[in-house]
Amino acid sequence: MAPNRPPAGKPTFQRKLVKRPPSKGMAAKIAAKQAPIQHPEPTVNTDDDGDIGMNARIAAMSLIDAALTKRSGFDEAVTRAEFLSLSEGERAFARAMALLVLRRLGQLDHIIEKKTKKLPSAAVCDLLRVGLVQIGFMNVPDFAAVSTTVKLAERASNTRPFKGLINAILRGVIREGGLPPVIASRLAPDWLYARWKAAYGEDNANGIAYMLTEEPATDLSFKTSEDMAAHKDALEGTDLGGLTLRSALRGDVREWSGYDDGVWWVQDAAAVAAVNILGDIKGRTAIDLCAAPGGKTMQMLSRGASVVALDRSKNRLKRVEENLERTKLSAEIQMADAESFEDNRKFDIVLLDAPCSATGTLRRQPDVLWGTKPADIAKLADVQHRLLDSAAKRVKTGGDLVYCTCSLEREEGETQVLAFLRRNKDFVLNMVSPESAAELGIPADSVREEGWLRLLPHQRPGGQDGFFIARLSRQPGQ
Ligand SMILES: C[S@@+](CC[C@H](N)C(=O)[O-])C[C@H]1O[C@@H](n2cnc3c(N)ncnc32)[C@H](O)[C@@H]1O
Repeated sequence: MAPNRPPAGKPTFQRKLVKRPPSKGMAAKIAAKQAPIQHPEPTVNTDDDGDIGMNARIAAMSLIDAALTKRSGFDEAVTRAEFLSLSEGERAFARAMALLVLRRLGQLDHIIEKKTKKLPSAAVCDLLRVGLVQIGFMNVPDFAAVSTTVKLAERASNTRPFKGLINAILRGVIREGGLPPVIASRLAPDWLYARWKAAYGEDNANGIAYMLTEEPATDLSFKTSEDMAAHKDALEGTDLGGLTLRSALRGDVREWSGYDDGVWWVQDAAAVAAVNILGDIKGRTAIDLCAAPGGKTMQMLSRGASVVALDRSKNRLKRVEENLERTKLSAEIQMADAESFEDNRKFDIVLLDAPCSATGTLRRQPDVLWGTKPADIAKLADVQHRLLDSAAKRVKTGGDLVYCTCSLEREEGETQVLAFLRRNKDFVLNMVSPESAAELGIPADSVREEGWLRLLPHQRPGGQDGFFIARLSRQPGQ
């Protein structure tokens, strides 16, 4: 096989435009997982006579390390000077390779474990992971996957003694016809998979775990149905109900039809339900207590509510301002801590999209699963408890408190709401009926008999973010 050489000149990285086939049940899904993902295209040097592909691979390994070391480690690592000094093509390649490894980490480590009996050092594991991911899921010739990995092993004293082992393992996998079939329970960290199984049963835990391997499509929220109809074809969109369109396009959203005109913003199909379940909100007053980057604020504004958009992060509030400017919407912006914000106003709608473990975003942020530790969930649950009590004080009699998190963990969803209702007797759960959910395009499985929404990532064909959403209403006369 000839190496995948880039054209002469500056190496580039290009994503293919891929249209996602419709999901046809779990069996087809499992089979599909074995197919190589048509991304990333390694147009950065993949042969072994240059340093460009090497630099990108080394960078990929440090991104993987950062992601495994702590929460947000991946996001921090991509802003480091060392990473930013790489060429655009190298950065794109490294990022894509690292994300692919993180999507498949459980599967890759399972193979490494079986081949070595005991997981080798982190440095050797990282090399094997990038070697295996190229063999299984990237359009890199097998020989280049092996030779570049062995060459990388030669570079450092702590991996040099293992280059024979690395060579043997990678060649062994190639001889056996590639990576063995994926096992759902091995895809996610053991402790998280065990929690999902306990909370939602084995089938759902498997369904969630498989979503890790899916690269998500981009969902767009529109200001109006007219705008949505006008841009649907250019965006290669599928109507998901309400004002949400799923685009089959890939690449930079700023280049897509309607972006400059500000008629849509990126917002996952599950996230929109937090505002949609409120029905007609025209003329109501609202405060969005954790507003940035502003998806739900823009939704409420475009439906005719007046909104205070509050967030404690200055940088993230800048994104709210940019988004509002682009979409030509306007809100009162407040930089403050939602818990201690001194403001006596009461609102018809208080939206608390609380900081959380974000395990529901596993499709777009596979690093989050590996960087999160059990103690993080307990810590975040404590914050959510305090934010909920503070949010309750801002709700008018007869008004609504919407509590949501993009977490799959019950402590950040169901448990919070049950405890809140015990502490706050003047609030009741305003149930989402299966009929109204169907009208809003919310998958039937995501509507729980308790009256809240527990949206699991695999419950929508093509996936959705995992979310918990509850509408709590303050009763009149209390
Ligand atoms: C899940 S994001 C919100 C997403 C947003 N609602 C949307 O739909 O685009 C959580 C936000 O909460 C903010 N945050 C975290 N703790 C906060 C606090 N104590 N007070 C105010 N904002 C906070 C973070 O800065 C972050 O922007």
